[in-house]
Amino acid sequence: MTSHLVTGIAELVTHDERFAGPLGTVRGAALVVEDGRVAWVGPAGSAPAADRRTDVDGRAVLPGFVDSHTHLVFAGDRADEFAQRMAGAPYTGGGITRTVTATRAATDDDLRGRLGALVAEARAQGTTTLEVKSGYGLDVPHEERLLRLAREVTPETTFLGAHVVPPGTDRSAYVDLVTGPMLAACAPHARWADVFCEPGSPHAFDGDESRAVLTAAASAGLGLRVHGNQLGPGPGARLAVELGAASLDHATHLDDTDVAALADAARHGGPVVTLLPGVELSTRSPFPDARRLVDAGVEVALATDCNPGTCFTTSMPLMVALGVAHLRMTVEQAVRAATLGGARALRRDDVGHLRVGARADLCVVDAPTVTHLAYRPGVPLARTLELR
Ligand SMILES: N=CN[C@@H](CCC(=O)O)C(=O)O
Ligand SMILES: [Zn+2]
Repeated sequence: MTSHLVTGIAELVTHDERFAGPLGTVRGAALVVEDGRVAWVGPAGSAPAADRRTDVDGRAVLPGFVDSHTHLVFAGDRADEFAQRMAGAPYTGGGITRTVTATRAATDDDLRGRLGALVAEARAQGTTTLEVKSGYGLDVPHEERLLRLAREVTPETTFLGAHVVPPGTDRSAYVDLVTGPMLAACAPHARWADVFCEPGSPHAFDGDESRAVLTAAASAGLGLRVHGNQLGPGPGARLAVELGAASLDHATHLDDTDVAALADAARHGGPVVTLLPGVELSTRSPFPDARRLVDAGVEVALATDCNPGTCFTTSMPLMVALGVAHLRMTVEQAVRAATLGGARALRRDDVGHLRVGARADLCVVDAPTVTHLAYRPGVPLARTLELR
């Protein structure tokens, strides 16, 4: 077995409580990787010998980003819709069906090529774990196809047949389809199920419909995630708590009752709240208050939500910068949310940290501290560190 020593790390974020501060930081650090796992981590002066060595020359290193919410399998482009929003049009979810039409018309190879390019783009910016949802098929063969393709790039696949009700379809017949034949076809390719719970949108699902979708998915053995409280107040947060979802995502509009319920659930492993500030950026919506959740004891994740409608970016460093600039997060809170928070949202204990035994997923920053991720927004400082 070959061991690999990484040296010259000016600042190393480990999330290991043996080390300093809220991020378990080691300055002047080294790290040893064996067989794809972290085998040793600590001050460079006490590092053991290894077969190979990579010197990062005074840069910061942190766990690879965990992007726990994306919609990366799609075809088409909705730049026109974005431009209209920037001119004042609201986001309602109606554009989703344009992407469904383009996606259904694409071949497997088209979709595979686009997906691969987006995964490569994310990886080039330091993302090493990605969740990918379906939701642009909305019938049995197309939803199943999108999950099959997503499974080629990640084990973290999410069935989102309940993204919107296809136009011209009876709502209750569609919920029956999603909870029946579509779920049966998709469950073998999915780890998770999700629903766009937004009673204020004519396209999405209300509380009762969402409960039916999630309950059926749980019975089929899938873990649960909820798109909730994005466009306005609603039952998403309370439903995520009630049904033991791993994550409530968006959470742009939470009232005090929602926060209290999430805080109470957090004491026994309740939902992580996954904030998606690229969506607020790209829909001109008010940013949620992450500090309110963190102060209440809720675990927060940051993710991109990369999709052609509300946020077409794969950049986790941008999410860290937005978290700090607009969600009232400290740098440490944003870095944690983009790494450990994302891992917890996916219920993964092998990624999102660099304690001994973790996957050796490393992100290197072309700067001496991880603070530079937020301090120098928009500058491509972060990349995945490949050890050869
Ligand atoms: N809100 C629901 N779904 C996506 C948007 C999808 C789209 O507009 O194409 C989201 O997470 O923002
Ligand atoms: Zn989403």
